[in-house]
This record gives sequence, structure tokens and C-alpha cells, in this order.
Amino acid sequence: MRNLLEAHGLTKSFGGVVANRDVSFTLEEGLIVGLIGPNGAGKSTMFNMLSAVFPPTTGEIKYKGQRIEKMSSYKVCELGISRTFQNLQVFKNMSVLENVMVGHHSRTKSGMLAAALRFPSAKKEEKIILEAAMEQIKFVGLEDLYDVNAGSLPLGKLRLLELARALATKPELLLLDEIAAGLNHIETLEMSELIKRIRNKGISIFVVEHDMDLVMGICDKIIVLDQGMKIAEGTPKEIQNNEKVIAAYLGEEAEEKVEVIG
Ligand SMILES: Nc1ncnc2c1ncn2[C@@H]1O[C@H](COP(=O)(O)OP(=O)(O)OP(=O)(O)O)[C@@H](O)[C@H]1O
Repeated sequence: MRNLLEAHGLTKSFGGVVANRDVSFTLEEGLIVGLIGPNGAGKSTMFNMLSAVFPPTTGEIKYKGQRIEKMSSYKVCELGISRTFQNLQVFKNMSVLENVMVGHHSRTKSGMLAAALRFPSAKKEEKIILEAAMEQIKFVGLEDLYDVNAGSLPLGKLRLLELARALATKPELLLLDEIAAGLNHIETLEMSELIKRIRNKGISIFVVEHDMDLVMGICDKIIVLDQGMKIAEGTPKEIQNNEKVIAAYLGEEAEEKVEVIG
């Protein structure tokens, strides 16, 4: 199995707070890898570094052998890394179709400005984009809602829309940030199946998720962070039986109880 992404010694500090400390791991092609850990463990910070929202303070990120840690998020997306956000980032006054088409423009020659100004080159691409966007919309099961305003969709459908838009950039690596947050049991099961179908299309997946049933059910490998550091890595079974992981989560439960009592 080829290494798609390699993270070496990633550290991120915000003033005095060290959100990630010397974290290294690899993401292999074709796998669904999970990133878990108690609240504040540094999961979102890690995703933000991998998708170039901000650079690491120190450390290297290699994607298909190329250093990417100082690149812009646009460039990283162009190379094939796409992501969804914990706090949905859809355009609420645009239709489902328009939202997904915005995702496509990040990968076209003409780009968004040419499309907005309706240059001839952009018009030709517009048709291709429209068809490709509809394909992603069908893939996630939103075809009946393609012309509905995103603002009127319930959370479950918005999460599917975010997924369709991330897929529209034609990623090879997809980062899913709490894609099942707020979903009910049935929606979560459907999301698990959808993630597996995405992997079966040949897209590698890195997922941050609090829903342990989802993580344990779909991941080939799990990486565990606690207080910014990697404390374990292994199969779901290995992780479930790992003493450091159990202690980290029990610590969190104890803290929550103290908060409730206090
Ligand atoms: N922009 C920031 N400025 C200052 N501190 C930050 C910033 N972003 C994150 N942190 C801190 O870094 C640590 C890790 O936060 P992060 O959001 O990455 O954790 P997380 O594992 O994603 O948490 P959760 O599961 O609650 O979303 C926390 O202590 C957080 O307060």
C-alpha cells in the first residue's frame, strides 16, 4: 500500500497553548483512517494543518512525496486534498446545485472569476461542471433537492451537501470533520455506508469523529490524540483494548462528572 500522506513531527502552538505536539503518522492509499481523542485533544488543529488552514509551527507534511505544509489551502485542494467542516460552510442563499458547482470551480481552468464574468471558455466548462455537480448530488442522494435553497435544508441533508461539494473538487484524500455530528441513528448509519462507498470509488479518507460506533465500524486504522500528543495507533480492536486510550477517555468522563457536580 502506497503512503498518500506523511506527517512528521507536527507541532502547533497558539501562544502558550500547544494544540499538537510532535505528532507523526502516515495515511495509506485506499484506507479509511480515524482520528479520535477527548475534547481539546488537538484533532481539529491537525485537520486545519493538513488542509492548510494554517501552517504547523514546526514539522513536515508530505502529500504524494511533495512538501505541502507551507502551501495555500487552494493549492492543497488542487493537489487532491479536500475537506468538510465541523461547522457547516454552505452558502445558505444558494441552491444545492449552485453550492456543489462552487466546489467544482476550484478545479477548472477558467476558475471562479471567469465563470462569474461568463467568458466563452467558462461557458463551455459551465456545462461540464453542471453535469459533474449533478453526478455528485445523485451520489449522495440529494437529486430530488438539487434546486432547493441550502438554507431550508435540515442538518442531515446539509451534511450530505457538504460532502457532495467536497467530492466535486475530485479529491484523492478526503478529510471529514465530525461529519455525523447532530445526526440521528439512522442518518449516522447511512453516513457510514456513504463513506464506505466513497472509499470504494478509490478515495482515501481521514475522519475526525466523536461517534465511536461509526469510527469502530468503518475505520481500517485509528490514530488517537490526547492533550496534543499521539498516544496510540492501530486497528479498531487494538484501540478499544489500549490502556492509554481507555485512561484518556476515562479521564474525560471523570472531568465531565466533576463539572456536573461542581
Ligand atoms: N485558534 C486557537 N487559539 C488558541 N487556542 C486554540 C486555538 N485552536 C485550538 N486551540 C486550543 O488547542 C487545543 C486543541 O484544540 P482542538 O480544537 O484542536 O481540539 P479537538 O480535539 O478538535 O477538540 P474537540 O473535540 O472539542 O473539537 C485546545 O486546548 C484549544 O483550546
